[in-house]
Amino acid sequence: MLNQYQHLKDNLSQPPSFTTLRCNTLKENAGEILKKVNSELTATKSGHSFKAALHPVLTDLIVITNSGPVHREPVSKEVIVDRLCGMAVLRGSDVFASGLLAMSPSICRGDKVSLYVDLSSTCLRGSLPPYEFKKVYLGNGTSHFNRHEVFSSSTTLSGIGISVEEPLYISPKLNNFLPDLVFPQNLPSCICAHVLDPQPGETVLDMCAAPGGKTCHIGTLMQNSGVLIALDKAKKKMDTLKSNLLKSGCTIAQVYCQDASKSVQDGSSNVSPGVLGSPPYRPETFDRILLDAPCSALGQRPSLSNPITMKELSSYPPLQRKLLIAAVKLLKVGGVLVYSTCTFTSSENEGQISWLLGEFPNIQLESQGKFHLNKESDMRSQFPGCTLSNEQLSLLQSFHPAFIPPTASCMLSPNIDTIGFFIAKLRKFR
Ligand SMILES: C[S@@+](CC[C@H](N)C(=O)[O-])C[C@H]1O[C@@H](n2cnc3c(N)ncnc32)[C@H](O)[C@@H]1O
Repeated sequence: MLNQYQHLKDNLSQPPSFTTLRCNTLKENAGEILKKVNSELTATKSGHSFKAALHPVLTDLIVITNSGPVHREPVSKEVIVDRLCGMAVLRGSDVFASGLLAMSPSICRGDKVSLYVDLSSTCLRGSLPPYEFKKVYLGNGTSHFNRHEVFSSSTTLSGIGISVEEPLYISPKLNNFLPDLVFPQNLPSCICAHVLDPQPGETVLDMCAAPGGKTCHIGTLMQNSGVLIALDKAKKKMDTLKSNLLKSGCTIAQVYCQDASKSVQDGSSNVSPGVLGSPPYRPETFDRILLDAPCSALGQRPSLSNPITMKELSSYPPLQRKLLIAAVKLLKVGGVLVYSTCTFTSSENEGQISWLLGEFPNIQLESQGKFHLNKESDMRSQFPGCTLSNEQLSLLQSFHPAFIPPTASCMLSPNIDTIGFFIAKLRKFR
């Protein structure tokens, strides 16, 4: 048990061994995009050679093999970044000026520096050593600014603050990397739209859409034909959602800032059928619905620490149930609902499906067909309270960090070495 926990912790703290890019097939076919990706990877003077190939099943997904960890020697000048920035650095990003939390007093433009992440989230912007908080080393890079420019400047600096030439994990830098042609997307996220299988001409709802990775993918698979409604409750995410849709060339999406659990019309509303503007919508409006639910996101990798509280953790299942109830109402008879999360708690995954099937006898699980890529964690031993049969469990696709084999013992597969994720495909029968 302790070994399994350690294994889970180790896997969570490391980035996946693969970078995955979804091709925008609205703009060009995947084979042509792969050629451009390969020549772009060769052109970058990183000194590393990367191997990019199309995924054999997800034919719009490019898989690039990363490497690491590499041993690096820290230098004396230190730069501190926050947790999210640290996660991005471990996945190959440079540090943007806005992400700089603290720098050693003597740092000048062009200096070699060592990067650290503040695990305690207590480092104040511009603070000086000695630091009391726990920090973790991320690699070395070059500063693009003098320290005083970063913290005493009256204007907010933009652009790269530290270019990371000596990262612990070697992966391609994706800042502004063929922005119209590829979208960096974790492999399980790319599976969602394929499992949903939206068809041109259909009426499709993405209930929790921002920042829009899956909405763009759905619009692409619909070949920009039909109706695609994208809802998200967070007002501050609307601009990113709209700009991602614009960049991808998806022209059919209608975006609304809306609590999706309140997107079903009640009996007294009187909107003519066929007119599909802003929410709420009549029951049984949509052919397909994606509910990529707000969740505890425990599957995100690399995760150096997790500040989630028990209160927050327990707030997700009730919210997910409200969204599931709305989804079932909005779905046409015969329609498909895909429920997904990027976490691995059974209360947000198998437990929710078990509850849903008990609550709505007209909903049934369905096979994910050739897109059921990860069978590693199928048939997990039943957990208390789960009423799903083994057959039902085998229809669920879970990507669980505890099931990633140790690197040394085997060739890792991009289908297994991913972020933690969960996908269920359901159909409404009456
Ligand atoms: C996992 S993220 C969605 C990611 C998105 N599907 C993508 O692929 O880019 C969950 C989203 O749910 C949104 N959200 C949370 N509660 C919501 C609600 N009641 N109604 C609609 N959206 C909600 C959050 O703002 C967040 O953007």
